[in-house]
Amino acid sequence: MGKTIAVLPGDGIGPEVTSGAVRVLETLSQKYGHNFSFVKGNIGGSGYEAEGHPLPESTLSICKKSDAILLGAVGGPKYDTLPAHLRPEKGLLAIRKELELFANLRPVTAFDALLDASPLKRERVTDVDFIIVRELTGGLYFGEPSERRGDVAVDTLVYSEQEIERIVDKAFQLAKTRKQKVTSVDKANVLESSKLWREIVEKVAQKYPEVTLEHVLVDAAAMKLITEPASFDVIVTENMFGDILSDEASVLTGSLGMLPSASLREDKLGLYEPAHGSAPDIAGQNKANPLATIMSAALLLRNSFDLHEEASVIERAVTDTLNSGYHTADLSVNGSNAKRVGTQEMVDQVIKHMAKYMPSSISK
Ligand SMILES: NC(=O)C1=CN([C@@H]2O[C@H](COP(=O)(O)OP(=O)(O)OC[C@H]3O[C@@H](n4cnc5c(N)ncnc54)[C@H](O)[C@@H]3O)[C@@H](O)[C@H]2O)C=CC1
Ligand SMILES: CC(C)CC(=O)C(=O)O
Ligand SMILES: [Mg+2]
Repeated sequence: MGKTIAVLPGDGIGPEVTSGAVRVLETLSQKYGHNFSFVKGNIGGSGYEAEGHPLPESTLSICKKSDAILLGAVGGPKYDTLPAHLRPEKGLLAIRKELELFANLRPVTAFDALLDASPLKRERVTDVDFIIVRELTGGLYFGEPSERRGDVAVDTLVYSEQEIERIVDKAFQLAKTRKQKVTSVDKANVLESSKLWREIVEKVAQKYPEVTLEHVLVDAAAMKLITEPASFDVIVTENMFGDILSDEASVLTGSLGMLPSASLREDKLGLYEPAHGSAPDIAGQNKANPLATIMSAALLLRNSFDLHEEASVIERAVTDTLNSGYHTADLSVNGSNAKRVGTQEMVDQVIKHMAKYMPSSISK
């Protein structure tokens, strides 16, 4: 199968983690006889430095011609003094909006080998397996006006019925294939946009009588993620709440470096990126955990290419790598087989463990 993957490394640890995921994808492409080609594009601060804009036209064009997009992360202190419209983060928001990637899926899954790496007691995280469905192209990050007025600053939170309905429907569809439970998170006791959100959730829920629905206010949801994380199945929420809650949820798995994500729209094109940022504090030091990006590559194979076997080769190899004691510095793993390694050694281990699940010669 000939497929083109746009690779947008971005800033900070972005190039380190995407190069690892590309090595994983190249290995699968060779072993299964797929013909993946990789086309690089600039985004974020490196987009600004190379082409004068955090989302250069050339990058958008590469992405539109590709079958899927793999992205690292953007941002860093050296770009803090740029004017607002040239900030790296604007490039990321712009690509999501331009490509209408409205559904951001962030699976949160406990790994046996990391149960003690979580700050919570192991019995509390053992059964954690939920997915955050975050609305990605509306809400506070996109509302206009967003500006300074003298000593006042304004941001605007807007949601239309149609924007809410399509993301909520996505969440119910997913719940049907999982544990049949949706938790809708809002702030309907205060925000008008959340009142509309709740009305639309109730309307969509009527189409899915087999799915149990609960509404939880966002502040209580933040608490319940810690006190009863295993009670969740599908959490659906608006853009900023999902952004914040997913970083919190990542800690249940042991580290922010463990949380992959898929940003999807109605057709097969998707953008796949770790949930974390550019981690300037560890950039360029071979310390970053590459697993969130490698697991994002698995989501790419599943969602954009329907390559479920190949995706599960990655997922099983990640589990085996962790079970063998290999971990990067962000994961506090103890025990007699614990081996702390750098980014590229971690990628090597995943590729090594993939070997036993792949055909030994080209099969297709
Ligand atoms: N999707 C994106 O591109 C995002 C970009 N950012 C940008 O990233 C920059 C840094 O933001 P922060 O608030 O520091 O968030 P961050 O997610 O980059 O880092 C938070 C903490 O987690 C650690 N960390 C993150 N990913 C890791 C990994 N793969 N392995 C090991 N440790 C990891 C970092 O070292 C840091 O201590 C900012 O410019 C921010 O705007 C932030 C979040 C998402
Ligand atoms: C530019 C930010 C909204 C990126 C971010 O924090 C995220 O998508 O998780
Ligand atoms: Mg975030």
